[in-house]
Amino acid sequence: ASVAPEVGSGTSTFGGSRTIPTYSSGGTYYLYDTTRGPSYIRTMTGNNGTSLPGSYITDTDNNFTDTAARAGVDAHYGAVTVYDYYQNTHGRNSYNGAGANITSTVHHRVNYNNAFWNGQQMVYGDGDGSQFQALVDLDIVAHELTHAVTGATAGLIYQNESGALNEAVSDIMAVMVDRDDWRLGELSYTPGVSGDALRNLANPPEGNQPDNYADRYTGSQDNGGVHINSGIPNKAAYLMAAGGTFRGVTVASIGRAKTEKIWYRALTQYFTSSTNLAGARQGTLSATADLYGSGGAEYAAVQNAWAAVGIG
Ligand SMILES: Cc1cccc(C(=O)O)c1OC(=O)C1CC1
Ligand SMILES: [Ca+2]
Ligand SMILES: [Zn+2]
Repeated sequence: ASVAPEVGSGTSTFGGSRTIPTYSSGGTYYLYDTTRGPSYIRTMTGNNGTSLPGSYITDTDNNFTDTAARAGVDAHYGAVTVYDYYQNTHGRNSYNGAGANITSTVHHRVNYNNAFWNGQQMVYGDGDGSQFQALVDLDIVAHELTHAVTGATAGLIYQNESGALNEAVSDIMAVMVDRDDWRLGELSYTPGVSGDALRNLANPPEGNQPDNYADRYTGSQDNGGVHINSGIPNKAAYLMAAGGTFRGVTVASIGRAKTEKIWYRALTQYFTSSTNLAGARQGTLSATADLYGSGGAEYAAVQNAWAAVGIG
């Protein structure tokens, strides 16, 4: 058929190749998936301008190796991987739970050290080549799409403590998708430096973030420290999953699978637009009680994790 869903491949920004869902029409291949819940999951290029969504990324042989296509290959791979994570792990069909289409645009602006969900789509810069290379690392894609999930559910206001919780939810889901570590954005961040990351949930101070409530930022920068104070709930989530003794409190590990279920249920059933960090403790405890009871190891671990970071 000259019009059909295909399985394609492409070269990653970070080396190696990715298998990606594509679409062919009249011998041209597109970064366009029609095989999942949404009508389409598509990845576009902004051609280093500012217009959105930009234009389709195409190829002539379904192997997207052009240098200009590589960020698109990673953003597209990330979008379908994150879609599958939410569908398979949490039973959620796209960010709105009702199969909303997903659009991503790469090559936004020039030397742009940023990635964001603009309320309608995901947008990725190429980085300036020093602080970042293309911000299309899988955990960055998962972080951005989770902002869409949060926007369609709790709607956590993006400032002060509710904003820090918004950021933490995106970081926590991101490291559950990119499950091999607790670091965030390591492939895109400082291409000239190995071993570092934008943030580290296991050790937030590595990313200049606090890991306890007493050390929280109370100034007005960064919308009241949304990317700073996220280190506090991030550390709590890490302790729930991995366990450990922190600031004199011992937390028994409950593992990643239970931790992601607790945070997803808290986000979708208990958090509201104004939930602060004390409310995050309460919401994750309520979610834990729903899922595993209030007398078991899971509930104790969640209580202890929040106590370890100085909340509750
Ligand atoms: C790089 C960047 C700048 C500003 C906002 C965000 C934002 O989306 O909050 C951002 O992306 C991230 O934090 C993702 C995790 C790397
Ligand atoms: Ca990672
Ligand atoms: Zn964010």
